[in-house]
Amino acid sequence: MAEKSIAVIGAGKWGQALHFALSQNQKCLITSRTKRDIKDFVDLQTALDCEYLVIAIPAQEIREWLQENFVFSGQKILVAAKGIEASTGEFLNEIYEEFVPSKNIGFISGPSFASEVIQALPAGIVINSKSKKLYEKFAPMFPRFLKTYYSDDVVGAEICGAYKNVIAIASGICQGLKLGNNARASLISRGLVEMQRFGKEFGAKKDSFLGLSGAGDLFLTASSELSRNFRVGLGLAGGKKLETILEELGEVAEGVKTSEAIFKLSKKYKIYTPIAKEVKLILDGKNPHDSLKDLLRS
Ligand SMILES: NC(=O)c1ccc[n+]([C@@H]2O[C@H](COP(=O)([O-])OP(=O)(O)OC[C@H]3O[C@@H](n4cnc5c(N)ncnc54)[C@H](O)[C@@H]3O)[C@@H](O)[C@H]2O)c1
Ligand SMILES: O=P(O)(O)OC[C@H](O)CO
Repeated sequence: MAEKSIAVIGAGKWGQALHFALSQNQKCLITSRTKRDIKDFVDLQTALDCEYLVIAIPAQEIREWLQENFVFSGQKILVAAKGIEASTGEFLNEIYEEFVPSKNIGFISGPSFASEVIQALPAGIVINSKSKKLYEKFAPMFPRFLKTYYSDDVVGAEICGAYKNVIAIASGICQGLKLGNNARASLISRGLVEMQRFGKEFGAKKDSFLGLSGAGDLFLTASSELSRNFRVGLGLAGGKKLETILEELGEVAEGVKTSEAIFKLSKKYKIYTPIAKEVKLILDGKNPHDSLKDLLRS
């Protein structure tokens, strides 16, 4: 293993932005399943041989990727994805724990549009890990324009990052239906309460929902057309088919599959999650106006 070397795995929007950020203080490699003509691009094995890895592969694809490509040999890893696996309802930390010991892994959360990070605009992010030592190793690798905070609330951060994508879809629908600013503020704040209620069931800490990982990322994503999830909502409100919306987007919108996972988990553990439920039903074809009536009634 090449000591102190770092690589980003996954060269989508977020992988490329993180590669840019991590290249400010040291050399950083990047790899992807298809060869890309970008600086520092290497083959997968060269990346896997690095001591530090940042994995930016979407939540629905990561289990298969790990099974096919990953052998743990002491690497220290940051997970950059935000989502819950729809087929199983498992959180990313549960998927990764089969492959990596918890002291070697952390999860990035907080408000961070790739398109702004890649312009070196300032933001605060959280590195969530059971190991503070891991945080201390990664933190100096980030550039000054990204202020890093530490939290040990891995499950809380994960739920914040995944759930806010679903509320962002709802908020995009709200905007697309022209329901007004009052409605959107009501939706986002009730969304935050709902996320926290859901998180409590899995041992998440309340503070995570009030900080960068929760409120910070939710307010960002649920109020900007820079968000892919928000744009999915706009498309749904405009009567477009989900297939068409995703095709036009051409990038991942994790909230789509995460809404299925939340729906399943809420049923299993009897958690009251009305907004996520309506998002799932709209994605399945329910008329958003009927969802609005049902939300106002429930
Ligand atoms: N874009 C952002 O602003 C942002 C910010 C924070 C977190 N995230 C999260 O980061 C993750 C990735 O988002 P993105 O913006 O890079 O999406 P993207 O659609 O731009 O890129 C996804 C990348 O994943 C790769 N990929 C997909 N399936 C794969 C597989 N089976 N094996 C290997 N690679 C595969 C694709 O080749 C692509 O490079 C998502 O979970 C997203 O929620 C994104
Ligand atoms: O574009 P979105 O909706 O995937 O959101 C990107 C990030 O998660 C914002 O922090």
